[in-house]
Amino acid sequence: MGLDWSTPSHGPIQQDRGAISAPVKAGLKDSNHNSEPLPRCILLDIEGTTTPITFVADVLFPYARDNVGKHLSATYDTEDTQEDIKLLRSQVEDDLAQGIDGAVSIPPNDAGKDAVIAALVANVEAMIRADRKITALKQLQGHIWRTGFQNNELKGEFYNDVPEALQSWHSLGIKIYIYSSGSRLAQRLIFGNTKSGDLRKYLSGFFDTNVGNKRETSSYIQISESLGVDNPSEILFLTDVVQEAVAAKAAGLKAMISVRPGNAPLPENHGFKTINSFLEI
Ligand SMILES: CSCCC(=O)C(=O)COP(=O)(O)O
Ligand SMILES: [Mg+2]
Repeated sequence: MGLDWSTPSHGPIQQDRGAISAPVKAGLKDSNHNSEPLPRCILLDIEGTTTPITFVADVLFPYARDNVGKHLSATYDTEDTQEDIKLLRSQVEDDLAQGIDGAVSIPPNDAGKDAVIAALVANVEAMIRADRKITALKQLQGHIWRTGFQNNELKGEFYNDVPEALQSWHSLGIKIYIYSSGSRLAQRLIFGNTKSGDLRKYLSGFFDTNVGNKRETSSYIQISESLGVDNPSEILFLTDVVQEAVAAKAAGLKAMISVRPGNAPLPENHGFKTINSFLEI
């Protein structure tokens, strides 16, 4: 299967391709096998793309929910946790102003640690239940998961084709980046601790909601500017969410939809190429 490019590649991509001498692995096709060029960069979503939704929904989120109180209590005075609390306070103020379901007011610090933590836990539980992709929640979750990965209670889960594809793309000189709602810390933890070892060696960078929401075109413009490509079409974005693909396409990126077991059904006529495995690229 070839990539569905509509724009020609530019100099740096051709130079990368020219440097390839090893046999093409993992189903990847270079310009000798396929009239369409390989991308210069591949930008990957995590949940539903590299990693089963069930791992996030049934392992990571419950771990964060079950440990939030304990984590906040044990780390209350640390810089990370005080920063997390500041972000959560600000998010909850906005949520209360907008009447978001489950938001409860957080008392001031002089009400005491226990009262503050109880309100934080109630808010965080509601945010996790609603699967909100907000920086305040994602940053805290990353800090909670860090303990789980350090204790070997958590291990990153990936579809079988992912390590092989990452290795092949990397060996072809394609730069691989991650863009997930999960924090950059969480991304590094997941890719750094897998049954296939540390996959971070194949990755060139990580982006999270600090560049913006994944359904906003401006986020992809910011990412392509950060990557320094001549043309955003040199970046291929893989995701399971059509609205994310639409936003990336509007920023000039190429986009394909990852179809994995357990993903949400896709709307009809979404117009994007779909893949069931990274080895199809
Ligand atoms: C960094 S792994 C944790 C995933 C997560 O928290 C999440 O919300 C998944 O979002 P994605 O953008 O990867 O679909
Ligand atoms: Mg996803």
